[in-house]
Amino acid sequence: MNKLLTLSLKVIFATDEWFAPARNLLKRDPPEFIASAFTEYGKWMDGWETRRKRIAGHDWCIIQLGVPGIIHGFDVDTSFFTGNYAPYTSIQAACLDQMPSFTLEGDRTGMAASPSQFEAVAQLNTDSWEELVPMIKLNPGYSESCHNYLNVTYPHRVTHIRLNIYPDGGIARLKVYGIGKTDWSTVSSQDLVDLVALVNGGVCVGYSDAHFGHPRNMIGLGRADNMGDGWETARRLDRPKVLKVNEKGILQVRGCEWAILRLGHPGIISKIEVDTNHFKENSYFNLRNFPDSCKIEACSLTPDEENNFIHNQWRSDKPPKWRILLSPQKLKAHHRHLFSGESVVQCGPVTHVRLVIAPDGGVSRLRLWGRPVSNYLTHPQQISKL
Ligand SMILES: NC(=O)NC(NC(N)=O)C(=O)[O-]
Repeated sequence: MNKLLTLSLKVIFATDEWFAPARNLLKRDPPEFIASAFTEYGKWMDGWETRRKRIAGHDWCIIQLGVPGIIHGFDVDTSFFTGNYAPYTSIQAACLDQMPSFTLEGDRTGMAASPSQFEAVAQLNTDSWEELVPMIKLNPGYSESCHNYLNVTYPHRVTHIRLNIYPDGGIARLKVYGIGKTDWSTVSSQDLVDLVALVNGGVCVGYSDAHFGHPRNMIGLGRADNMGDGWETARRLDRPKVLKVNEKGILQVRGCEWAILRLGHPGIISKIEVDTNHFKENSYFNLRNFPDSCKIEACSLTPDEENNFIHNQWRSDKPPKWRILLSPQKLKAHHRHLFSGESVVQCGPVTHVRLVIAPDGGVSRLRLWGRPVSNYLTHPQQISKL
């Protein structure tokens, strides 16, 4: 499942950020504890932590999702909050057409929301907040109990969530799991769209190796921030001791790594981008962190077929009928490779692609531009769009 949270989410309001600001909830790095770190307000904590409440009410914050979509679950991570963790939480969600015009900026340690900020946040249409998670008890942030995983069944598009803690306390990270959702009725069948983008509902449904970075990162927003924001495999142990290349300069190896992605909408792909941004080389030592070559295959699968393949980890006797979309291409370090025209084989409408890299290494982004095709194979998440 894709993480919506990791994509430039914003905290737009928090009732109190005295000990530690709510924006820490969104950090990509795992939480830390530094025993000797203190701020002028108390113990430095890597999360959101409010004051001990001595008045009625509870603390809450509003978070804007970077990618609007359908939420499948949360991880409320209380790591390192032990005597000061939030004992209860509930989570609400809304699809706000009008984005709020205010955001809390800067370091807000030692701050509480001002009356004017409370007034501004009250303008958000509170009728549209639906309860996704009723008030539940949280576990404290000891390593064996810190992840509070919560499943959600809510089939509507969400743009904002409201995280409530009762009555106060701290949470280290909040992860929101789900699938991006676009309103396909607004997209013309003549428009070229990135059919695999997370924001358009693309999902990684299988892979051979995700040692350093998950392949779902490849369909994230914008260009990758760093190597950690891409797909990176471990070095294959069957790397040949003596290297041979073919006439196109492509390394001749048997081993490869692969990632399978379901498009957000079935479509005809005509333009491809494979970005090896941040995966570099040192030609003096002949060290390379990007794959030597890549190819892309495509196929059409029904939801049942996809489920069976996922169940068998794509290792069935009868594999999908993959067709070549992009023949093997030599790749360069830290480079945006664009393929269009005759380089992209016309496969007709497809629902899934498989990126194969040889022998191993990293790719930061994969973009597949094409025209959406309606009335074709649909997946449950896509039915309402067609
Ligand atoms: N040692 C603490 O963590 N004290 C307090 N919290 C911070 N961050 O200082 C608290 O109990 O709420």
